[in-house]
Amino acid sequence: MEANMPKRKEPGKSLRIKVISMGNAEVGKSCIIKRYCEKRFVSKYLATIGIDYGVTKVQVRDREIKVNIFDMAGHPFFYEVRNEFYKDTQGVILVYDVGQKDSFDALDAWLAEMKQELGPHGNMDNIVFVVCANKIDCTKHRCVDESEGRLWAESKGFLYFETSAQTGEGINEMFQTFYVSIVDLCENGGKRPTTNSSASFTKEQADTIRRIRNSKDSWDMLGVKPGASREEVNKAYRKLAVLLHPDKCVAPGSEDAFKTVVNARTALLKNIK
Ligand SMILES: Nc1nc2c(ncn2[C@@H]2O[C@H](COP(=O)(O)OP(=O)(O)OP(=O)(O)O)[C@@H](O)[C@H]2O)c(=O)[nH]1
Repeated sequence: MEANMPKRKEPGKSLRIKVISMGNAEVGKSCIIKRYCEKRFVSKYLATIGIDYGVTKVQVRDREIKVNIFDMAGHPFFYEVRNEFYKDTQGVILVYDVGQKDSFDALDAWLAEMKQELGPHGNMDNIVFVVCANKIDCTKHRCVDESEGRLWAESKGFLYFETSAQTGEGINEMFQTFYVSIVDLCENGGKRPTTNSSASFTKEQADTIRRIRNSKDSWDMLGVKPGASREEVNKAYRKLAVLLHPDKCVAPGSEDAFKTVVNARTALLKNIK
């Protein structure tokens, strides 16, 4: 049995699990937990100092689950305090603010910090991760759209939820699915159940969608050099069309990426003799 698995008990008996929150400062980690546990929202920002700890009980199917929640401070200053708490975790709530691109871009660094602290024998495959795209109520400031967040999460086999700690949207669904997945994982001997979505698109498709999204012009979108011939443009287009056609690709954002590629090809061919 893996090191960070809680002791397996008979089905129906109680289970004790540890979950942690991760993500940049001010993305709403504490508020998400408060919204779920205390059904309230605190609008004033009170930075978490190091770690906040709480215990709650939830029911999953016929099991009573005792959840130890460690809410970690996002500020880099608290790294030394945080690094003690990564071990023996069964679930991670990974949060970013949809209005702060930096907090989305930082998700990889959060995973890297956890990996480093777990050490060479640490295994992150037996931990359930849920990504919360938080503050969706702030629609005016949104700069990370759903397909971008979902693509990042699902290509790693993580759960993804759009949440607002302010309105409560998505919070209960997120926690329920999260706890069920952790119990499934514990009952499955520590193997993370594969989500349908993570199994249904490839890394190449996910990377291509991200590349197209970050392209600076039509040449770049098709992955050809500026000044490429009609033949080269058409060849690149055909390859991308096979990879991203909505009938074949269900990765989040594939439909938009496909349309972008069609438009890029049309624009380029207009100007190539
Ligand atoms: N509009 C809106 N504001 C939110 C939401 N969630 C949190 N906030 C606000 O964002 C600020 C930061 O929230 P916290 O929950 O303290 O953030 P945190 O990620 O725990 O921050 P650290 O403890 O510093 O790591 C507070 O002013 C909250 O009121 C949300 O869903 N919508």
